[in-house]
Amino acid sequence: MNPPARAQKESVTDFMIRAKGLARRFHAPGRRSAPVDAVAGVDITVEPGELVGFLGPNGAGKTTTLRMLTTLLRPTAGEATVGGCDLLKDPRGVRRKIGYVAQGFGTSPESTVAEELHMQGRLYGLSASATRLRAAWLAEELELAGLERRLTGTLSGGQRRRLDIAMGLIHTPGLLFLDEPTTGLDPQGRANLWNHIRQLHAENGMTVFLTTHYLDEADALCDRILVMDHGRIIAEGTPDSLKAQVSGDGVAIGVAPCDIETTMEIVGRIPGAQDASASAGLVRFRIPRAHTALPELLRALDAAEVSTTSLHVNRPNLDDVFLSLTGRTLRDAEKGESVRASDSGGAEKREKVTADVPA
Ligand SMILES: Nc1ncnc2c1ncn2[C@@H]1O[C@H](COP(=O)(O)OP(=O)(O)OP(=O)(O)O)[C@@H](O)[C@H]1O
Repeated sequence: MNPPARAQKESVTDFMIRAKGLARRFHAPGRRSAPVDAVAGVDITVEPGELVGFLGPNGAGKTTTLRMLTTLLRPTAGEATVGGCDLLKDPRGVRRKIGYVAQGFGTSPESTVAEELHMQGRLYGLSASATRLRAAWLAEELELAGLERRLTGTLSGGQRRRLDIAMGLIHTPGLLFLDEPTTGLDPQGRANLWNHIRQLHAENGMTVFLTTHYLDEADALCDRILVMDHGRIIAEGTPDSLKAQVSGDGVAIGVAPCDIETTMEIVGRIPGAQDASASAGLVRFRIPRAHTALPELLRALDAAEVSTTSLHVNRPNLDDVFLSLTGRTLRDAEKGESVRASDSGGAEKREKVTADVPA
């Protein structure tokens, strides 16, 4: 085997997703609007069996990346293989290998659960009996058993999300894409869906690639996280390794307004304390191993006759990671969300990937 052929074979078999320089520029309608680089050249590798989260604020480029990787949107630059198939040369092959659950609900409210699953199975070329078997297994797995005759419009939000996932899995793909799977669900519905995703991943060894702007979701669910902002991947790693990049624990001390200045001075003298700031009667700073540094600080505050009204210590979370990488919190980033320059009328909210959809 010659070296180039071997290199190609390795890249195809070792990775579920391998993207290089993937980019998408939108030319928004309107004579004066500048083009939008929704995805500005990203490299992504995902190995079989990983559960990877794509985390970023609204407008970061997560959905656009997902739509490219699922063949729904043509990249303006870059290349990728997904499920071992070339995204541009073999989009049909990609579609056979993947399941895709878009944002919003992908079902018709007038159809029953059984009809939706049946139609999806047939679209993927499964025989009627194979579809029935698979649908029954998925209904069991995703807590939909007993709901087969219900109109999908009468299902709860969580049930409809689980039906969307069942439809994405009807053809037994090795790779499942989920776009913001728990948006719109209440806390109980979210926790329930997380359990189902974990279970499908653990029991079937399925590779899962999901987008989210919920920090807790990425933290609780994902083996590895890619952090995206302004169309670029700005960090990647396990939740723990990302948090370890943030130097120190966060401390917030409540003091009377007249003591803020003294407290800031004392904090400034504590070795290792950094990023000190004061607002709303709280002095905040970061410090490595807060539990060993705090007794000294409290003694110093006591000696200066500063009485503390509250004390909170937080281990770094993914929002601290985002803050340290971008200088703003994820929530602030979402407030500054850019407006979609051209809206496709919500059509993509109901889009599906099936083996026979034209490229
Ligand atoms: N069809 C389009 N035409 C023009 N601009 C677009 C189009 N689709 C997306 N964009 C822009 O591309 C950028 C990335 O959008 P995208 O939907 O990929 O972000 P996202 O991270 O998925 O956000 P969200 O979490 O809100 O879904 C945004 O600035 C958006 O306005």
